[in-house]
Formats: sequence, structure tokens, C-alpha cells
Amino acid sequence: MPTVTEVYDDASAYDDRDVNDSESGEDDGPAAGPSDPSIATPSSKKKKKKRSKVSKVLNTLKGKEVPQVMVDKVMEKVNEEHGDQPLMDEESIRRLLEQLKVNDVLQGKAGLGGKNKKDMGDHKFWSTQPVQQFDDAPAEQDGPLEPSRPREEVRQEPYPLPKDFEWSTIDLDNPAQIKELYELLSANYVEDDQASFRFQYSAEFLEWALKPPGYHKECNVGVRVSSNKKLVAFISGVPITLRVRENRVEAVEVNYLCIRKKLRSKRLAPVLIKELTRQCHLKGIFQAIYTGGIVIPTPVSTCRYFHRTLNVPKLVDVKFTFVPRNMTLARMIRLYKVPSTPHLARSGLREMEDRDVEAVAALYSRYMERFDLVPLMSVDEVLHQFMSGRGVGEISTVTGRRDRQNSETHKITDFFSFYSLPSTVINHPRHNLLEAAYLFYYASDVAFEDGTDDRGLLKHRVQELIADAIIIADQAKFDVFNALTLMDNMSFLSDLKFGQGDGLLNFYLYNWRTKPLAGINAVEDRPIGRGVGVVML
Ligand SMILES: CCCCCCCCCCCCCC(=O)SCCNC(=O)CCNC(=O)[C@H](O)C(C)(C)COP(=O)(O)OP(=O)(O)OC[C@H]1O[C@@H](n2cnc3c(N)ncnc32)[C@H](O)[C@@H]1OP(=O)(O)O
Repeated sequence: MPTVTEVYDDASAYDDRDVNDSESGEDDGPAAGPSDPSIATPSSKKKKKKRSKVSKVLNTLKGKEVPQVMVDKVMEKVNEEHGDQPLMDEESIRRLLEQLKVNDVLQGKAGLGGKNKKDMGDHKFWSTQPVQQFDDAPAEQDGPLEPSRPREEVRQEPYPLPKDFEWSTIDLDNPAQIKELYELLSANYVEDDQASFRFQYSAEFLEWALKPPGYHKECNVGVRVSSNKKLVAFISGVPITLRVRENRVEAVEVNYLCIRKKLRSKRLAPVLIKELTRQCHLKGIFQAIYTGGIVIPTPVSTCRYFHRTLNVPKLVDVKFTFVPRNMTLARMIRLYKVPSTPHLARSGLREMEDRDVEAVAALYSRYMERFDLVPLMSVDEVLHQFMSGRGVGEISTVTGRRDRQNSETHKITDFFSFYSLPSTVINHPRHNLLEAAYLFYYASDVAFEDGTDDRGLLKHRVQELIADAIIIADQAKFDVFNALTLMDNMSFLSDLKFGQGDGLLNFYLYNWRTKPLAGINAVEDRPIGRGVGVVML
């Protein structure tokens, strides 16, 4: 990983251009689709007619999947008779179709991106689990779906595996075993719908993610082929203390469920999940949090991925994004150009250090009160989450202002953090790796001043912080900066030129009932995005 230190040091090279400024003139529409679909026609009557035509075409498509061929067909239909002045561009149409899909999913009608094509009621495994089912009434009261049990009432022997396979606890203190896990995930973990990109967690990153304070080694559950001991499946759970609305919940964060491609669709996943659940029960843990692109019973919230383009030529080359019709590559490069030095370098932005950890922990705890689903972190956990990931691609910064009483000391007022998670570019002649940065946690004490939301002060501050995160990521040669519609992210995504992605991430709670939390939809008193305050690695 390139280091970022020189970025902070080079404050003299401070570039005063606002990261929001489009240098390419007013006609430079957003390239990767941050804007709402627009219909640019002069007369309102004409507009109405055209809109109804658009909705007619779109309505016929409700509930279906959105392959490229369909986008092309709709584009052709919507734009026919409009010659040089198309009503809607490709990206807008795709997004509208995606939106229809989202609505269907939320209504339980359809799966996403072909990931679960079966009927939503037909979940042989999940219908037996203590999770909210699709047709359950919204939870009146928060709490567990089934009671915790004493250790002696928990099944003592492992679940049976198909013959030829055996259980294997992955020892994270053994570099050879971490390497085996890395190899399993590199070849078999999460891919996008088109199988163009696959997450590539490094071995060091996995070690960091799977060894937080108090982790249980038995919760790294592997499956091997008995004859040759090859690792073919894995699931993990690390301890996490959650606040779900007003309840404190001791849980595990489940991640890295993976089965070798050749062994898919053999109902091995439910066995892995049950075995991990058993291990957790033996430790006295009866709740879990997990995320996934798949829709199963029942998301407590759904967030969308947004992407801030950095390396335009590469992203176009690998087809992560495309040059829209009304744009050239050169204009797109100008549009996404970022300054060379963080703006806050002047006000003390620097890498986080051990001495900051207590202040960051306090700032984090107070800031996270803004959301309904958050990890509660001890000082040790803050140390682990924001400092121990350093060598493996995590970048954490703090900024602050001088203490009024003592001009020598700084008071930490803000922090932000992001991490590196590259993806393998599958079958590309020139590029092997997409270097992606993912926004992690951040906080600002501006949130604690009265009326800051009304005056837009917090929005402004968070925007400054994330603009700097983008600059640092750009300097560190990341190709793209990703964020989800959670925490306060909605307040900067569009201004900082994030484009809406195809991917949705569903959040799930195991054995905990609560009403849906704000994600892509607002919920009661919470605006869009502001329910979820959990970022999973
Ligand atoms: C108290 C402690 C509790 C701890 C446990 C809490 C729960 C944790 C839950 C796990 C959180 C994981 C968080 C992450 O890591 S999310 C990342 C998931 N991993 C990947 O996407 C990597 C690539 N894919 C694969 O390796 C396989 O396709 C996997 C392993 C995902 C499924 O393998 P396969 O494709 O060969 O399927 P099957 O025939 O064995 O089994 C089919 C059954 O499995 C259900 N299924 C499929 N995918 C998922 C999924 N992502 N979450 C939950 N359930 C899933 C599916 O609905 C069906 O059940 P039902 O619909 O018929 O009922």
C-alpha cells in the first residue's frame, strides 16, 4: 500500500479548488450517474406526455430482472422519435429499472440481480431459524425471538457433514492456515452479478478482521475434504456489542461465508451456519448481525453502494463505469479530478496515533448515538478497529483544533477512517486488480452543538471530512472510493460526486426482533440512511 503520510506533510501544495467544483463547465453532467434521471424538454405538456410514455414502458417491466438487453430495449422505446435529443440516457434508465426492482424486493416480490430467483416463501432453511419471516407483522416490541439457553442444553456434538468432509477450526495464529483461507476466498468469495470482479481480501486483512479483542477461535469454522485436507468452506463470527435502538445486544458479526464453487447448491451453507450458531451458543452468544447482497428472511435494513470515481481511465477500461453519451473521457477525467492535498491539513489533519485513541473512542461513542444500529466499542476495540488495521490498508485520521486553554495541545474534534479492499478483475487482459477504498467510521463534534443539523453545519463538516478522505485515497492510488447509504453518508454522496451503484447491501439480525431501520427508505423519525451505523469489513 502506498503511504499517505506525504499527503499530510505537503500542506504547502494545498490546492484550493473545491472537490465539488466541476472544472469542465456547466454542461458536464455527472458521469457515473449521481444525478436523478432528468427529462429535458421545454414544454411541460410535452414533458407530461413523454413522462407517461416512460412510466408506461417501465410499468410493464415491474418485477422483472434488469439485464443489459432490457436496458437497451427500454432506451430504444423511450427515445424513439427523439433523434439527437434522447429523453433519457442509459444510466438513468438503468437506475430507474433498478429502483423498480428495489421496490419489488422491499415488497417481497422479487430477488435482486438474479441472486435469489426462487419464491420468497420457499426458504427451507431460513423458515426454520429464529429470524423475522417475510410475513411476520412488524415487531411491536424489540427482543429475542427465542430464549438463550444454558450451556448444558446446547447441542454438544458438531452437526454431521456429508461424507468425505470434516470440520476444521481455522487457527488464525498459524500463517499457513490464514493463507489457506485467503486462497479459498480469493478464488471463491463474493462476485458482482456479471462475474467481472471478486473481492480479494489479503491474508493480513483477514487476520485483522477476524482477531478483534476477545475473539473466539472456535468461531472460525472451516470444512476440509477428509482425504487431502483441502479447505473448501468457511464461516466466521467475531464478537460485537450492538446497540439496537435502545437495547444493548451481545452478538457476533458473521462474515466470510464461502463455499468452493464446485460444492455450491448442495445445502452445505445451512450446515455451516448451524455449526457456527452452535459454537456461539456454547459461548453464551445468541444473537448475530450479518449482511449480504442476497435477500433472505428478513432484512432489517437495506443500503445501497455508491462509488466515487477516482481513476477514470482504468474504471472505464475494466467496465466498472462507462463514458456517458454526452461526455468524453477527457471531460470525465476533469470532472473527477481531486485536489492534491487535504483541505483540513491546515487545521491539523493527521494520521491517528495511539495517544488519540481515548479521545476518538469518546467522540465515536457520542456521535454514534445518532443512529439506531451501532457497534458499541471499548477503548481496546477502538484501538483495534482504527489502529491495528494500519499495516493492511486501513487509513485512519484525526483532526482537531487547538485547545483554548493550552495552545500546545490539540483537542480531537473529528476523525475518519477508510480501508482498502481490492477486487480481482476477472479475465481482463490488462488489469488484475481494482484498488477500492471503502469508507469506514467517522465522527465530528459538530454534531454535539445545538441546531447544527438545522443550520447545515454538520453536513458541511462531514462533507469536508469525506472530501479529504477522497483526496487521501486518490493520492494513495485507489481507483475508486466506495460508501453505503448509511450513517450520515446521504449528506455528502451527491455533492462529492459519488455515483449510485447497482449493489444493495441487506442488513440482518439473527434472533432479534425489531422494526425496520432507515436505509434506502426513511423510517418514521429517521431520514434515509440514518438507521444503520454499522460498517462491516
Ligand atoms: C447466534 C449466532 C448465530 C450465527 C449465525 C447467524 C446467521 C449467519 C448467516 C450467514 C451470514 C453470512 C454473511 C456473509 O458472509 S455474506 C457473503 C456470502 N458469501 C458469498 O456470497 C461468497 C460466494 N458464495 C458462496 O460461497 C456460496 O454461494 C454461499 C456460501 C454464500 C452459499 O452456498 P450455496 O450457494 O452453495 O448454497 P447452499 O445450497 O449451500 O445453501 C442454500 C441455503 O443457504 C442460504 N444462503 C445462501 N447464501 C447465503 C448468505 N449469503 N447468507 C445467508 N444465507 C445464505 C440460502 O438462502 C439457502 O437457504 P434457504 O433460502 O433455502 O432457506
